Amino acid sequence: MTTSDNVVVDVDGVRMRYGSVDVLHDVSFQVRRGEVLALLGPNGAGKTTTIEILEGFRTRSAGRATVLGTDPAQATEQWRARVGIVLQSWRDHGNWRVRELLAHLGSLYACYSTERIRRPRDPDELVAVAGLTEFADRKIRTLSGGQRRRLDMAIGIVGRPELLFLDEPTAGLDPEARQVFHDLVRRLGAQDDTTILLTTHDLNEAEKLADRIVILDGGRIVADGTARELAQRIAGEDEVRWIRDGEHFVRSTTRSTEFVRELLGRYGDSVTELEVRRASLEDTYLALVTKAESALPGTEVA
Ligand SMILES: Nc1ncnc2c1ncn2[C@@H]1O[C@H](COP(=O)(O)OP(=O)(O)OP(=O)(O)O)[C@@H](O)[C@H]1O
Repeated sequence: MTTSDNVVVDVDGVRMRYGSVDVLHDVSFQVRRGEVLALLGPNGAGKTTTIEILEGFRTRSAGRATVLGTDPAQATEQWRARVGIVLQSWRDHGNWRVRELLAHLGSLYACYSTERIRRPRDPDELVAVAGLTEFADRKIRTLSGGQRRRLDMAIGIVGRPELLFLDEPTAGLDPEARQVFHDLVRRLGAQDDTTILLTTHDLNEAEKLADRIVILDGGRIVADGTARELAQRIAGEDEVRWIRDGEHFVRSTTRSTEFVRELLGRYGDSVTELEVRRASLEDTYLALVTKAESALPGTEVA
């Protein structure tokens, strides 16, 4: 398999204009097979617009986009069957029962089954992985918001998609449902080689799940890399905290390993507690977004 076979999403110089306003400027990035990519950015940054262009729901104003080898603006039913989309809260079919709806929607994918990818998923297996077993026979209109979100996820993967789009998938989920969702995303990536593109405002979630992170701000990509690479890019300072002879100390440093070595060499036994806190994705994100915003025209400090 060549490198280009491994590129599932290829975005090059995409621009989106509403009226006379550009909300995406020259956006370029790639997502490789089996990769989980998190798209981060403040409100209005252009995350949903980007995802909807790639889903084939919006037509870009300029630039090139290829998804699973096809321009999403010219998507066919065959292409749609290979893509999973998790929509925000399924509202239709309120009188249907959970397993019954999954079996019905799954049956629509049967004709797209291939030797390599068996479609659809078994509804019982699906209710189990989505944490819905105890609700399998419940009518959809009786589900809580969080239970509906799990159903949305199950609907998104019923056709065993090669590429899955998740737009703020855990908004409104309780910690347990969030955990079920995180386990599911990891399993999809690891076992099924599913490529996943997700947006989130939860930086812990992005750090936990994503192989790579792309940060959008004001319609421009301001960072693209692993969480560790992004942290290194801003040369974040680590924070070292320690207690010596009952007194608390804090120091910020970019050379925490050398600092700790010297500290212990000098004070040895009298240091009773020691903690090194690396720059988190949240620190990195805020630094990058603040930097990008201060560079925008009209925001220079005189
Ligand atoms: N149909 C539209 N017509 C005009 N402007 C639009 C339209 N849809 C989105 N926009 C604008 O495009 C920009 C990007 O919106 P988008 O929904 O992609 O942001 P987002 O990063 O997903 O934000 P959020 O985190 O708030 O969901 C915003 O300024 C928004 O107001």
